[in-house]
Amino acid sequence: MNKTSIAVDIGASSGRLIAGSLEAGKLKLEEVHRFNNELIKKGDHFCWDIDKLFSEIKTGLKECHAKGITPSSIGIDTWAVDFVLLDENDNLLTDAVAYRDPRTDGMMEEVFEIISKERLYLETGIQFQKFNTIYQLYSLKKNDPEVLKKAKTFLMIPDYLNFLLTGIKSNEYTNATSTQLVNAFTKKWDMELIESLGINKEMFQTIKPPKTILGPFKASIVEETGIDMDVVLPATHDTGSAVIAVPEIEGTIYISSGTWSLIGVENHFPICVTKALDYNFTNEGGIDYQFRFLKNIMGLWMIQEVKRNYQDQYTFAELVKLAKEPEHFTSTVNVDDERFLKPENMIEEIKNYCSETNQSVPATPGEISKCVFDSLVVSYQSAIRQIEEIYEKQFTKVNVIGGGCQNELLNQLIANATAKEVNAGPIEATAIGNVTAQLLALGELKNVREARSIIKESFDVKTYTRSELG
Ligand SMILES: Nc1ncnc2c1ncn2[C@@H]1O[C@H](COP(=O)(O)OP(=O)(O)O)[C@@H](O)[C@H]1O
Ligand SMILES: C[C@H](O)[C@H](O)[C@@H](O)C(=O)COP(=O)(O)O
Ligand SMILES: [Mg+2]
Repeated sequence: MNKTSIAVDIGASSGRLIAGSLEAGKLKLEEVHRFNNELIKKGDHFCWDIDKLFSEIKTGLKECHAKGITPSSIGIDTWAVDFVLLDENDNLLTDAVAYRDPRTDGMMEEVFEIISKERLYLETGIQFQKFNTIYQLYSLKKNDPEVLKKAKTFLMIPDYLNFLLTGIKSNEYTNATSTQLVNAFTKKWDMELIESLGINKEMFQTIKPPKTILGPFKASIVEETGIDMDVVLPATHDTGSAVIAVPEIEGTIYISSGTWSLIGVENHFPICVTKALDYNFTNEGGIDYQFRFLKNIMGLWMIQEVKRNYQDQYTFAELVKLAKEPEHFTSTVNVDDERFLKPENMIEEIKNYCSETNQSVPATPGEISKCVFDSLVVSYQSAIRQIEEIYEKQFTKVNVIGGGCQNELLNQLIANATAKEVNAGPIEATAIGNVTAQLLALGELKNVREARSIIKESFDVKTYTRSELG
C-alpha cells in the first residue's frame, strides 16, 4: 500500500489540508479541509491568528481520522519572513506579527548604517523587502528590547506550528533564507551579521533542510485528534514548495500566483551580481539546496483587497469577467509601489494613483479589475526582461502556478504581452510540492526529477499563446 502524506499549505488568504499519494504512477490529491486566513489587529499591530490556524490544522487532522485516511506524515508550509519568539519556559513572547505591519517602516535604512546594502546582498543574496525578518527583529530590538532579551527561541510560522505538534524546535532552511540572516554560501545562520545587529544569536535553532523527518506528534495531539504520524519538513516556505511542482522547469520562468506573484527561475547557485541587486532579485533557498532566483510582485493581493472593498459582492471569477468588458480602458499603476502594500482602501488608492499620473480614473468594478490585471502584466513583463538580461538568454515558456492560474484573462494577457507560451497549472502547486518532499523523505519517490515527470502526467495544465486580438 502506497504511503499518504498530508500537505498543510497556508497562504496569506487561505489554508488547506490536502492528502497526497501515488496511485498507478500518478500523484493523487484529496482535499481534506480548507479555511480562510486573514490579518487581524492585536493591539497596535497587524497579526496572524496563529491559534485559529493551529486549530484549523487539528480540525483537518480530525477530518482525516473521520474519513479513515491514515497518513504516514504531515508537512506544513506557509508564507515567509514572519516568526514568533518563545521565552525560557517555551511560552509565546510575541504575537505572530504580520509582514504588512508598519513596524518595519524605516528599519531597513537603519540597518544599512550597520551593514551596507551591498555587503548584505553579497552575503545573503536576498531581495530588499522592508518586511524581511531582519528588519522585523531590528524593530523589536529598537522598540521592545526587553522582549528580545527574554527570547530563548526563534521559530518561523511553520516551525512554530511544528513545535506545537511535536514539541521539537527547528528552523527549516528554505524559510530561514527569507529572513536575510542566512549566508547564501554556508547555508547557515550568519552569526556575525546577527551579532552586529545586537540580536541574541542563541535563540536561533539548527537549520534543517526539506525532507527532514522531524518526529512524531506529542501524545496530547494524538489524544486530541485521534491520529498519529510523523512531521516531515517540506520546503516550509510556500513558494519553495510551489516551485518543486513546476512540471517543466528547464527554460521556464515560473509565476507562483497567489496573494503575491513570485516570478523567477530555478538555479544551482546564488546570483549576487550588481544587476541582480539593482533589480532587487532574491536567491531564496530551495529543495536540495537549489536556489529560487525570483522577485516579489504585489500580486493578487490587490484584487483580494478590491473584492473586500466591494464587500465581497463579486467572486474572483465575476471580477475577471467584468474586467473583460472595458476593452478601451488602459490606465495602469505601478503595482510594486509601497502604497499598495497595505492601503486603507485599495480601490481609492488605485483611483488616486491614476489621477496623480493624469490617467483616466477607473470607476466601475470592471475598470478597477482591468487596471489591476493590466498593471500586474506590466510588472511581470519588466521582471521577465530583467531575468533575460541577467541570464543573457531568452526563456520560451512562462508557467503560472497557484490559485492565480485560474485567472484565464490574466494568463492570456501575459501571453499577449510576452509572446511566450504560458502554461497555467497546477493550481495547488504548493501542496503538490509539499507532498512531494514528504514522499521523497518516505522513500516513495526517488528524486525531484522523477517527481516532476509524475506531476506532469498527473495534473492539467492549460496553454495560452499570443492571440490575434493582441
Ligand atoms: N475562479 C477563479 N478565477 C480567477 N482567479 C481566482 C479564482 N479562484 C482563485 N483565484 C485567484 O487566486 C488567488 C488565491 O490564490 P492562492 O494560491 O490560493 O493564494 P494564497 O496561497 O496566497 O492564499 C485569489 O486571490 C484569486 O485572485
Ligand atoms: C512575504 C513573502 O515575500 C511572501 O510570503 C512570499 O514569499 C510568499 O511566499 C507568498 O505566498 P502566498 O501564497 O501568500 O502568495
Ligand atoms: Mg500560497
